[in-house]
Amino acid sequence: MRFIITGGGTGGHIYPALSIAEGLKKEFDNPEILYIGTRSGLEKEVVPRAGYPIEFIQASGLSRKISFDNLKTLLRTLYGVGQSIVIIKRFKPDLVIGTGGFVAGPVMLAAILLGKSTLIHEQNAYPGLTNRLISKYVDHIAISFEESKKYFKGKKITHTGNPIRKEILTRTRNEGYKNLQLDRNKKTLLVFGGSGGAKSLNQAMLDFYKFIQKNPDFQLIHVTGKRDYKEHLKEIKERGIELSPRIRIEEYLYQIEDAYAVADLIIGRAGAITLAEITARGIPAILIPFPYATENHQEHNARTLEKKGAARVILDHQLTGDKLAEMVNEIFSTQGLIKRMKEASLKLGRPDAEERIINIIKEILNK
Ligand SMILES: CC(=O)N[C@H]1[C@@H](OP(=O)(O)OP(=O)(O)OC[C@H]2O[C@@H](n3ccc(=O)[nH]c3=O)[C@H](O)[C@@H]2O)O[C@H](CO)[C@@H](O)[C@@H]1O
Repeated sequence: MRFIITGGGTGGHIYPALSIAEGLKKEFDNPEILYIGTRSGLEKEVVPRAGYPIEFIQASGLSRKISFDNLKTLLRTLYGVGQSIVIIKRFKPDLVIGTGGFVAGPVMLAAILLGKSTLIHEQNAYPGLTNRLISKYVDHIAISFEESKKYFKGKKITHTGNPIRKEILTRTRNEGYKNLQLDRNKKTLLVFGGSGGAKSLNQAMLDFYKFIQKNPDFQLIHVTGKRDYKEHLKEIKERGIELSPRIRIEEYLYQIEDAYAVADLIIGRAGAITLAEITARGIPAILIPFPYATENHQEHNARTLEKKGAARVILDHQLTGDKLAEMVNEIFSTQGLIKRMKEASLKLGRPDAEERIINIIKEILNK
């Protein structure tokens, strides 16, 4: 069987695509899988590292206002459709799978024009623009929240949940400590702002480090994101912040499964895939939703966990290092709270999403 997979820009679109690719490898004998992305997206690095061949096309996102840039985007998209047609005709896939992000638009359009079987996966309660635009013409839509059904009227829609990379589910605490060389007798905090990092979270961390310095039974992994890493290190230096070996600052974690395996608490944004991963492993969290996500969907995501007692929420404009320190302190010092949050988080997890998506794929291919 031959599959083309596309989806990108940010990790929230790429990682579900890679989980589906893993599922295909388990289900089919030596499937041929080709990824299509853009050179400007994170997929350029992440996909080859995961061992899949990738080809690049031209694509870029529409801005919300009418502008000359949008005309350029339109022309680039048309060019991208042409490039995708050439790739699809050459590769001859049995199925084309899209997980959203602007690169998925031209590829899926080309697949539809060539009469190929198509499947899209939507990660959020409020669907992204690409998936909304092409949903009318694809064979099947896999969704992760019941609420998103209403945006995809009259289609074959299945609620599957968000698929998660298998390493995230299977990495053991022992392996995590060993791979990261961390102290197994300390409480570990993992801080990251989605796949791109979060500026406001990084700023708050500059004040939060002192909490770790004062509390020797804690250790911290803080992932700044690639965009802010250098600037963040510069700011630490300028402010004269003394870092201890219990504070590890990273640009990006390609093996985030190690950090998940040892994390006692996560502090981060509330992107859909991050939350699917956190709940699949049952890790308590403090969530700071990105306030500018379409339809404020990150707050919606975060509140779902908060309502069930799996997470606490701090709104971005209320975020400070002191507020975080206060909350972390409360979570760890309240008798039994961490355990209750863990259990609540695990109950929300849906580790079988990948399997559900593979079942849809088998159904489409058997038609
Ligand atoms: C700002 C914005 O609009 N963000 C959107 C974007 O978020 P974003 O791209 O941040 O995606 P998510 O939070 O859903 O997922 C982040 C992914 O990156 C991985 N990761 C992150 C850091 C790291 O160092 N290593 C690593 O592997 C995580 O394990 C996870 O798999 O897509 C999500 C899914 O469509 C949406 O819900 C988010 O609202």
